[in-house]
Amino acid sequence: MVRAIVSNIEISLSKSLGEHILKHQDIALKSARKFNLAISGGSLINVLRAAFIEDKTLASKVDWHQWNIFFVDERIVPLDNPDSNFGAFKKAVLDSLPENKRPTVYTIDEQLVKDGKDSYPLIAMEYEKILPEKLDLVILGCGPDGHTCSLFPGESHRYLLDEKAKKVMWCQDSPKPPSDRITVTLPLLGNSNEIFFVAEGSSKQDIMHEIFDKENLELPCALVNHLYGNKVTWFVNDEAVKKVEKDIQSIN
Ligand SMILES: O=C1O[C@H](COP(=O)(O)O)[C@@H](O)[C@H](O)[C@H]1O
Repeated sequence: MVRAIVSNIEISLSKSLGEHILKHQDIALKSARKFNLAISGGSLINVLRAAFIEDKTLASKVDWHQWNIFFVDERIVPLDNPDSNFGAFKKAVLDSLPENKRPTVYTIDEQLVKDGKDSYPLIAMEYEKILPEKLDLVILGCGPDGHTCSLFPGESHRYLLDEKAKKVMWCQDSPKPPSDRITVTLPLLGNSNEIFFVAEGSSKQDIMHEIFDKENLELPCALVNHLYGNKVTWFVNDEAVKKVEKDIQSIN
């Protein structure tokens, strides 16, 4: 059963997400030297900035040195391209940290990006090789169409959801630009210790109704709930869940 934490005027989503990430940081660092975390791009990046750069109390508790950060998906573009998830994270978070206090961040191989389309499957294979055996935490977004990572709904992208062995794949002809991406797959999510979803704002209202009330398993987000619900927590705000008929608090 998934859990949901609904933020409101009193407790912001970034605060509650930040506190829960720190809890998992502390758990991981009790038994290991590194906290292995994978993050999404999109709106999540600004939530992370609000939590760990702008909120000074939370920021003071982050052991950046011990964080290994991976991406659950990345657009196949140069890292300084405005569409790059790494580029967005660098601009919003990394550039605000002193150089001696930065996490280790694992990017796609930029040289392979320059080599063109024939290299795209290799970008995915190489990224899979640098992933740890198990991630402590993955933080996912939820697109208004129900996609998460670069796992999109619809027949043309079914091959990504059907994958049973590879942990990272090339996503071609993405319905949302840019068209070429890499994405982690369901086996990777299933093997992670904990999964957080973050969804905020009115653009997510219809899809939240589809996911929580209709439990439409054609939607990758709903499928993740269905398959791995016991380790899934949703961080949402009031606005995003306005059309959800279920008492979302009671699924805690
Ligand atoms: O394209 C992407 O979109 C999703 C959702 O983004 P959001 O801005 O609607 O939160 C994101 O999780 C993913 O990493 C990104 O590449």
